[in-house]
Amino acid sequence: MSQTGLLYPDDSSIKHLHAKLTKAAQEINTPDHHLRRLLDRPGRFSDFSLGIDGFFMDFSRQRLDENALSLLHESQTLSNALKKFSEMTQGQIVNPTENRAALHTAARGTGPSPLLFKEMDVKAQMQQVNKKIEQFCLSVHEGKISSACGKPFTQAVVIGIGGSYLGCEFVYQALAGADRKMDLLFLPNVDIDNFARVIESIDKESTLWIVISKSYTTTETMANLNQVSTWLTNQGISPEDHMVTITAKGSPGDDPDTPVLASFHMFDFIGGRYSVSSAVGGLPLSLALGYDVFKRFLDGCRLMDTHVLESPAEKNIALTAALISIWNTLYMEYPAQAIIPYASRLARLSPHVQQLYMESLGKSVSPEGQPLTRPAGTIIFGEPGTNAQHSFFQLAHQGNAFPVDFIGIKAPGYTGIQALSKGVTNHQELWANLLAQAGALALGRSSDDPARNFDGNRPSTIITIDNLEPESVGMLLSFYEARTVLEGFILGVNPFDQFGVELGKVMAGDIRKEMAAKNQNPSYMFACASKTDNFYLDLLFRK
Ligand SMILES: O=P(O)(O)OC[C@H]1O[C@H](O)[C@H](O)[C@@H](O)[C@@H]1O
Repeated sequence: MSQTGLLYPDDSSIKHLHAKLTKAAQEINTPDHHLRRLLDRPGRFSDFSLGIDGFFMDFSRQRLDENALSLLHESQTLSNALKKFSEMTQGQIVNPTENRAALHTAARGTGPSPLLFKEMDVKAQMQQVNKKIEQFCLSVHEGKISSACGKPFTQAVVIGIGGSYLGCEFVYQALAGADRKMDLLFLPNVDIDNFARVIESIDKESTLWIVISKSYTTTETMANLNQVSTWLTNQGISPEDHMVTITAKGSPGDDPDTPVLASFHMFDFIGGRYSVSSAVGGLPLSLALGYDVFKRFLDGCRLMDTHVLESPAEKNIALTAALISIWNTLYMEYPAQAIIPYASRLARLSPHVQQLYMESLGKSVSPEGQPLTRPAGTIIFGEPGTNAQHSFFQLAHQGNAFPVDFIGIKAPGYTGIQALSKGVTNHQELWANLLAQAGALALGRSSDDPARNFDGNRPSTIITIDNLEPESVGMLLSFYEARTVLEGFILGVNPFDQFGVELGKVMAGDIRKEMAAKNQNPSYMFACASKTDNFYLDLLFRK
């Protein structure tokens, strides 16, 4: 596989392209290219929007012209990003630092059949896991598998963090309109108050605990597992009668001698942040909403995967979004990107994409370890509209500018009575605001009063999906996954490793040892390498 990317220092064609893109950005920064002018150009909307059934992306308000866009497409050609994406779906090693494939797409049936990897038929294995999930959930819903206290399971709590939690929480909230078979709660944080809030909200006798950890070594998850087990035992409930696990084959949790109600496998070729379409999302979502709903979500993911795989570059929605992201970060030098869904059910989309994007692309070296010309990635943040407008949009309009993805839903989930306020329904009001925000950011408005002046020229994209049905949510999830991966390939970073999270874990281990020594011997004097750490430990332990 060719190894080159926009942030590679020593490739002459890339250097040449980089110079042309820099020049294109200088041109876009001239008054002639204010968004007011760009939006007035004939054909702007049709030339700068793309759609497939159920998914539409309007990037006419991005600060791009045809020249910049076609140069950006050259970066895709030079890096072979679409080819690499296709190779990824076929099981090639696209994560060289860990010598792994990245086959999250196979979890929803994308890619060739059979899909052989290390002599294993990946899709067949995943189908087996899904079959097991389907049967287990059916047995729970029918009461054939019930709690040790003789009650049906009516609630489930996910114990997991990062990729073993965020995607699942996003999809669960997004699909909140589906008939609920069980309630789902989440225990990601090692903060004991997270545990306290969970146990206040559950009936312990009818609660199933789902431990999700690929490594089964993540400290927070193991501490929470220990906390929950101790609490259950204290309440006279055997933890193993109320627990299931989702973990990688061969992990410390994949131990037949440690009894649990059931265990399900995730695979080492699916990274945590890409794992919601595997058992990681499959089991909790199927328990909560039914396996059929999860399957429809997978269908939506596959629709978008297929679009990315089969569309020509110029029509490719995820690729175009990746190119725009690169443009805004590297050439327009915006410090962050916001994701603002005008749908409260999509409230957890930004935190999910935050991990997906920042953990995948926050890198300083190429997959071969060469330093990049500059660190990759940007900051992703967001809140649902209109809430966001009433909190941080002041900065968006008059402060340090950042590009925004506005997400609009054609039909809301709620279909009951809809009152009219100022002549419109709440959903219409939501849309009025979405459109107004995108317009105001782009066009601005001049005023003689400098405090009331809006320069405009602030970029945004509008993405629309038809509804909040499982297929639409699947498409949205897979769109952001593909956008992230393609951006990584074009930049020339490995979007599948995350060594940057390790150092803090190691240092926490050293501090933990000091605390444990003090717990064992109250007269122990802290001996951290850092005086500051000693100060805080004294503070924490002082009576
Ligand atoms: O599933 P686990 O092994 O418990 O990992 C949970 C999470 O922890 C890490 O520190 C990583 O940064 C994440 O990528 C991962 O999803």
